[in-house]
Amino acid sequence: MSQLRLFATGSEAEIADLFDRMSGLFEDDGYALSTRERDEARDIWEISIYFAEEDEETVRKRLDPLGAEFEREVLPEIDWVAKSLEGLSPVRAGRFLVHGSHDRERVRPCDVAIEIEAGQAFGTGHHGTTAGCLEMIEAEHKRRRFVRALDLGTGSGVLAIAIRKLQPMRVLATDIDPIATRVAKRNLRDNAVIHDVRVETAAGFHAPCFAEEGPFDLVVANILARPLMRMAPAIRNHLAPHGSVVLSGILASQRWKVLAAFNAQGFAHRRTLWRGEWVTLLLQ
Ligand SMILES: C[S@@+](CC[C@H](N)C(=O)[O-])C[C@H]1O[C@@H](n2cnc3c(N)ncnc32)[C@H](O)[C@@H]1O
Repeated sequence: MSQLRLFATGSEAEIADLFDRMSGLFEDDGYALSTRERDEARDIWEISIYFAEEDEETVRKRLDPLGAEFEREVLPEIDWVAKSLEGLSPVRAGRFLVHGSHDRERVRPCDVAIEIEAGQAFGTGHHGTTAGCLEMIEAEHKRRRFVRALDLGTGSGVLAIAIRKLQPMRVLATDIDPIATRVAKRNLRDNAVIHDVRVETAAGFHAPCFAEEGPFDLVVANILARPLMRMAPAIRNHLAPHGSVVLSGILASQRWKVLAAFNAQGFAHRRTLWRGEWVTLLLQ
């Protein structure tokens, strides 16, 4: 059975609006949505929804009332075996080595090893945003000690595991996606840090766990530029005085917008790490 993509283009504001409305319509059913900037100079953005061919009628019925024009693409067949093997090679970021169970023997005595099986949640260390966060976390840990950390958008739990492995401390790890929180719990257990890490399914900051576990002196959030900008006031409200914030999921071209949103909340920029087209920011 083929996989399909329906996609629409428009200005950043139009696509942001479409994304909000499509998230409401599709997120609970597990359809994947993505947005990307196609042409910065001409303000052309694109939103896509991915699904199996047999769901096309259902998806189109839900999209019709939105009044947007969608183009159709049949996605190429992917060799999933080769693809999944690609995702299994160990990744080094600073002192961290993120690896699967089959690569345990490659861990060196000085490594901080994080064992993650490539699976249904984002965060095997291969993406520039995860690697950037790992590097930034290690650099911050060299500079100061933390007491309570928040990993917002934990995915596989990789960053929560990294933080907890650097020093004993409480960590709250949340994700909007219940599959991610299930995977994160399994990875935290496999890495023997589950007892110090509370995992919750929560969209943004709408759950009591944030007040119960916070304020945090370290917040890491590898999400996307737009939701991060929206959450800037909430991040500030849950941050302890002099706390550090590590942000990623931000394209280099979006860096200044994210900085502006956080500057407006009283944050100062401390450092940027560049990895390919992605940046990781440290704010205080
Ligand atoms: C790019 S992945 C990052 C995973 C992992 N932290 C890493 O660095 O590899 C982003 C994660 O954020 C979650 N997410 C997206 N929007 C969110 C929100 N508003 N609140 C909490 N989690 C969110 C997604 O479900 C996804 O698991």
